[in-house]
Amino acid sequence: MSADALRYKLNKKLKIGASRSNNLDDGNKKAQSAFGEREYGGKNLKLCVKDKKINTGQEGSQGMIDAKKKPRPWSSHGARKRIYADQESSREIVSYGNAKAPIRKALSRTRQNQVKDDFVKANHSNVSSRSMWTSGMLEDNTSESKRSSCKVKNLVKSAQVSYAGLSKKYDRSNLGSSQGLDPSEKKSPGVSLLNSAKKKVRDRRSAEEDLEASGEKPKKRKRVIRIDPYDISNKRLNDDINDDESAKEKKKDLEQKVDMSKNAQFRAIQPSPSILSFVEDNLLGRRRLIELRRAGYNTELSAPLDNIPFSTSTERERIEENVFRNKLTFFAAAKVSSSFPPPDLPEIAFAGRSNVGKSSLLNALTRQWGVVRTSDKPGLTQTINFFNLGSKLSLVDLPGYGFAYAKEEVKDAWEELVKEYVSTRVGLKRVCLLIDTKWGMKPRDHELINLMERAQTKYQIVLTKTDMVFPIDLARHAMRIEESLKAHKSVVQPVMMVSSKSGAGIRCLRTVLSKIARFAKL
Ligand SMILES: Nc1nc2c(ncn2[C@@H]2O[C@H](COP(=O)(O)OP(=O)(O)OP(=O)(O)O)[C@@H](O)[C@H]2O)c(=O)[nH]1
Ligand SMILES: [Mg+2]
Repeated sequence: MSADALRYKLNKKLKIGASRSNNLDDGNKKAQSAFGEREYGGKNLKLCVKDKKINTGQEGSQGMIDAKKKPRPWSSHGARKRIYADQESSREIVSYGNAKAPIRKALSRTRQNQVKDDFVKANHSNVSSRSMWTSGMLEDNTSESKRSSCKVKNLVKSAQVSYAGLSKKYDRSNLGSSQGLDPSEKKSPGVSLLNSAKKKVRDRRSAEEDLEASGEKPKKRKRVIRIDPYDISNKRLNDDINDDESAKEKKKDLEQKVDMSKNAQFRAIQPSPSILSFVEDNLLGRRRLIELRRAGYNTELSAPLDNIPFSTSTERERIEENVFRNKLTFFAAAKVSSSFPPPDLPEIAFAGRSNVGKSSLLNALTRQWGVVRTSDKPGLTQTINFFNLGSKLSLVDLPGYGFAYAKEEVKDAWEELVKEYVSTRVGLKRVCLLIDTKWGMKPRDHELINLMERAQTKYQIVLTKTDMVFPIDLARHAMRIEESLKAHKSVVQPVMMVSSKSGAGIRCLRTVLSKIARFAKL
């Protein structure tokens, strides 16, 4: 073939390439319109073909380079063949050598179809499209061929960019890609939220398990009720405080129940008629002043019930009571047994707990207020004090035991001294054991009683401060003590009841004790 013929053929082919590029442009437009909307995986996805951002078209250019390197295929009739990238594998060769108009149309259609296929392949295989034709034929030295090749290259680039952009867009939105994308981003936002919530629950459980494994129990949240402190209708300000208060109330209720049962037992006591008559005759117990006035007593006096006209008592009683009309004089105080005075006179001792009214009773009996000191404060009398009542009787004021404002060692010393005195004292004719009517007998009282029983010391129970309780209760107290001491041998009955304040029962006690003086005389 001559050179002119070859040049002619080349020019012709270049013209075909140019016209084909126009066709391709049309085909692209058609493809865009045809594939503007397409469904993928059941999801409506809009594929915008015009979107030309993102891809740099590296793969496309690589494809072009590859195509350059490869040897150009030739058709059977000697014309060079144009090979499409995706056709390379199948080796399907399309010849353009002697192409006519209908054939060219068919070719353009096939290219359009190829473009379609490339769209699909690019999106499904996630590989950048290689559906471009190799530009081997266009690499010619002529300027026309260069221009046309440039056109074709631009078209190819645009197609690559559009495919890459589409694929990338699709990858991001739906399918995701394996190229460095976060797996969580592949999923829908609803699923990711659910997973994050599940993860939080899992983390909390694992933390609790760790705490249990380490032995620390997870702290339970306390239910705290906050109430307006200025709202007086709401009493519960704090659960903890309320719990403490309820516990205290329950404890109080229990204690009250026990006390009530004790009270019930006490009220069940039936005093003997002798005790009841004794209480009534001497106006013992808590009495109203009007009651005392109606009985003929002068309530203006300090101890009205002791100021009874002599006419009301018998002659014998008057003689006996005269013993206590003698002058009361203090003559000895002892802190230890070695300092006890010699027993010249018969002695009557007054023992009992601190503040029970021992010193007050001595004053009431002798009507000589101020000789023996008294005090509201327990523990005033700290030594054994000896008083002479004339030349007929000796009265002894003992320190009290039990609670007192003094050191423990000192109190122990008093107690030991009292025990020694009541158990060893020669000339001791009677111990008046004073019991506070309000409190009754206490263990230390029983202790002293047992000691006196062992020492065979005569003792008599004297209930003091009887003006503090009701007459019936006083009778019950007396009855209970009498019952409890029935088996005792050294006890002297009856139980005496006095009030140093009102003077009730004082005269009777004088009568009982003056007999000792008389016997002592004998
Ligand atoms: N209401 C009333 N109070 C009394 C009676 N006897 C004594 N008191 C009061 O009881 C308090 C104690 O009296 P004291 O005579 O000092 O008692 P005590 O047993 O000698 O006390 P100590 O010396 O500490 O052991 C004083 O405040 C007296 O006024 C009484 O019969 N009735
Ligand atoms: Mg005293």
